[in-house]
Amino acid sequence: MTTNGAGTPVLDVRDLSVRYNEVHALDDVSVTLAAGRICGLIGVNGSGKSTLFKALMGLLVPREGSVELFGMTTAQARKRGLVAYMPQAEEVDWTFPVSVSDVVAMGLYGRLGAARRLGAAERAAVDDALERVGLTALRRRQIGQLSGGQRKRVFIARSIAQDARLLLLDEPFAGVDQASERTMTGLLKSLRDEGRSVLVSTHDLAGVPALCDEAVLLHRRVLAAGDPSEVLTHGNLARAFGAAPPDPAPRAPVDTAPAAPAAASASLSDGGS
Ligand SMILES: Nc1ncnc2c1ncn2[C@@H]1O[C@H](COP(=O)(O)OP(=O)(O)OP(=O)(O)O)[C@@H](O)[C@H]1O
Repeated sequence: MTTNGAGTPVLDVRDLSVRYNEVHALDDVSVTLAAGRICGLIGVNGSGKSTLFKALMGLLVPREGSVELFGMTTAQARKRGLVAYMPQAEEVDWTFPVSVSDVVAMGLYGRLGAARRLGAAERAAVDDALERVGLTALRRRQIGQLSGGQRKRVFIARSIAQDARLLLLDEPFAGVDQASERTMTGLLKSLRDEGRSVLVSTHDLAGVPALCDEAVLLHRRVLAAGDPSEVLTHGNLARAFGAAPPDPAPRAPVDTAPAAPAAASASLSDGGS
């Protein structure tokens, strides 16, 4: 939990609790993140990482606690295009009949009128974003026809086109080979160096020090937060990974009222903004 400097944190989560019926997915979670920082969100399966992302995006209504992004509500931050969200790959409908550049252009929908017609500036923003993630040659390809790493880069390109200041990335390295992981790590660091912030969940503990300025170890509660070298200690990792994960109860309808469409459809339809 660091703010690393003065000013309003880009992310300020306080005392957040989320339950799915009897399952306590998050208890009393507080996390802050300053501008220009990459924070790794680390925890075993079922420790609440995806739930935290969904609560940050307003896709779940917390039972208790608050979320502020850039000093405003999630809805206000999304309306301004300040935040972009990459859900886990299995939550996305990859058969959706859209091309790579269509998905990247979705990052601009918040700025366009109802007709969503791209002008020259928007087309240039899409081109630049595709170029930056190295997908220019694949721009006309249907998104299901991409490799795992390329799919992740489409979402990052969308957030670049959107000019999002906060990227929420749920397991961007899952199913990605080492070369692609290195490319994405470099890309995320260059976005960080432009003053953007990234909250990224990952199972790749070895990659955390190279990527992250700070880390949060989650196990329904925040077990440790701060500098990766202080968070990823033997003792903390034993507490997070040595203990059994929270009861993997069968997925049931949530009692936390969904405040927006499910992540899968939201992820492709609204550009996360
Ligand atoms: N829709 C749901 N209904 C009921 N329980 C749920 C639901 N979604 C998640 N859970 C439960 O909430 C807890 C946290 O799940 P969550 O998906 O947030 O964990 P995670 O850390 O993202 O896991 P993974 O690394 O496997 O993606 C788990 O116990 C999970 O079984």
